Amino acid sequence: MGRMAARNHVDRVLSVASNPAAADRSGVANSWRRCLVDHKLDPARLGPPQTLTQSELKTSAAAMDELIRIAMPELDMLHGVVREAGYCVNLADTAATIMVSRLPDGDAATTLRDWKIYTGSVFSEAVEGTNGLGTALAEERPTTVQHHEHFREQWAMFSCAVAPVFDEVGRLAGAVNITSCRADLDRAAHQMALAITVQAARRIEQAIFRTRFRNGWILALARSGSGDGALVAFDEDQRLLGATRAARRALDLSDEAIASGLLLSQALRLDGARLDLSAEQTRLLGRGGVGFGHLAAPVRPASGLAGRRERPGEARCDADLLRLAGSDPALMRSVSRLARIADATIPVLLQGETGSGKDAFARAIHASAARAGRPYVALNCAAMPESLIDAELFGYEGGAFTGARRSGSKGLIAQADGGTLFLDEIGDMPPALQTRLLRVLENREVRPLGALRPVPVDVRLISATHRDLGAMVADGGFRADLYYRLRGLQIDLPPLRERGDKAEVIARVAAEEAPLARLTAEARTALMAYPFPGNIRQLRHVLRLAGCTADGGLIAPGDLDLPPCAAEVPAADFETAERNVIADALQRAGGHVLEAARSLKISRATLYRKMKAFGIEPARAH
Ligand SMILES: Nc1ncnc2c1ncn2[C@@H]1O[C@H](COP(=O)(O)OP(=O)(O)OP(=O)(O)O)[C@@H](O)[C@H]1O
Repeated sequence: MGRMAARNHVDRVLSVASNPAAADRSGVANSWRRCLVDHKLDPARLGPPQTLTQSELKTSAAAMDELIRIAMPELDMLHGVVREAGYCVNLADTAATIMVSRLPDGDAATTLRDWKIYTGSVFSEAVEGTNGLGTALAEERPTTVQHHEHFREQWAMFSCAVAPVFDEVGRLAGAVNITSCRADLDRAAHQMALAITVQAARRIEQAIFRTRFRNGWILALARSGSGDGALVAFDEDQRLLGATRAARRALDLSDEAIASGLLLSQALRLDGARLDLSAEQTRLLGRGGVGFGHLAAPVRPASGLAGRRERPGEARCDADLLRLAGSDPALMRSVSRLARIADATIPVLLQGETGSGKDAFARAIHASAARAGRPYVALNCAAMPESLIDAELFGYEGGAFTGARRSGSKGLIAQADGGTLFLDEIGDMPPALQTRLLRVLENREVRPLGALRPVPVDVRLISATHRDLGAMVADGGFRADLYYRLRGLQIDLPPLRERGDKAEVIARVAAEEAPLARLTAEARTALMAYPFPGNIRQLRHVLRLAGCTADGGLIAPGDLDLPPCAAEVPAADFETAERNVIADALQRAGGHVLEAARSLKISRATLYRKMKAFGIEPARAH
């Protein structure tokens, strides 16, 4: 942005923010005012966002460990949908610190990385001014902040769409963010991207709720007037145990009411005095526009489940590799080649889509080698800023840079000495570090930052990527010499949908994730037909949830949370997701176009245009 334009932006922010009348009218004006009056921020200030130190980041991540685990499949799916449109995907904690980062394809990734929109950066409104994450968390509602709506003019290149995530008691737990750096980003398209993000956040909330109340009955309220995600949990006596934020709103439930053990019949107008627990679907009357609800039975606490996926003992190591390969012919061949070189230090490159088992394979390779008793050290190159990867990997001497620990740091490569170093998402390794890594592999020694002498190391490197590294090499995005060094042996992990043993994998994962339930033939068919963009991770997640909600120990197709967008197309894409969001909004609005447009925050004309483009009939659906 030119200096004139920047000046204009700052003048406009100051004039709107200092005008209390303007602040009543729009969310952005309100936020600008908070930034100016409450946080005393300067819209002209330049500079990168604050980033947490490695140990601060670890503490923050530990605090939301379960949320990260539950959210991961949804984040991966959202990433699959929006990455081609140039959006990154993030999960942030309530302090607006990014905890999970998934970058898009192409140049956008570089821009986002340059601006530190990644794990460890802090985007709270009180520090960064009006921005998607900070403002959505401050206002606790889905928010878009586009271009010049940012408080600080330096962020004007970006557009964010953010949906807060609420936990099982309706408290703010974090937020899902997507950010694009496209200058020509269309406002309506961005609103649709917000709707897709909100859906992902809702699914995360439902998964949190179902996990926390897995021993209770769960009733999902449809047509609650507050969008989906309205769930209540109750016990055998039909007394309330909990309610999601959407359900609290729809039914006007307070913390006290829930804590007092309110009867379901007092919270909802049921057809009779008690809910018929034998029916899958139930009619509900009255309050909050609730029309009907879906019922899910409790999962009886399963004994002997804890730790069933613990690391296997050394005796079972080779069995582990064989189990992962299953009976897929190509994988079986790869494993037998691996077995022949298991004890060598030859590097292995694992290539495969997200959730296809790269991490699991890397661990199994380590465990099957003579190095099994030595350290296994892993680093995800995509989840970390360049400066941190550098210090983490290569280590540094005490006092090597401002903020460095006095005692220095050994670095992960040296920590893995004698063992295995696993570098995940190697395709995201910045070019300068590619060069340093190559030197380590060639010379078998590492020189920590600030150190005078290199230290000899003996590590086996296993690297993994979901990208086509060969194509990146051809485009100049990855060093050719490093690429050839990394792929002493390359193993391609097929996506689940292409595995020759898909049926067996489904049966095995079902036995592990839902040991007390059985798949109906229809559910099995639905799983076989589904393309699983999130691969085995998604399969695990779907079956774990289904195991929690299955009625009478039988998993029916209705228990499988298979997002419809992906079911009909081979790969999830933005257009399909957009079409689904529109169809969903229209259905929830009973076919009323104006109401649906309002809920999507786009104009009626835009909605009509999109309906026409997608071939959705404007007729009222009753
Ligand atoms: N062959 C397999 N059989 C059963 N479970 C598997 C298999 N491969 C992977 N899994 C499970 O699937 C989940 C995802 O695997 P993993 O984390 O290894 O995938 P990934 O390819 O490293 O994903 P990402 O690229 O997103 O990091 C894990 O829970 C893992 O245990």
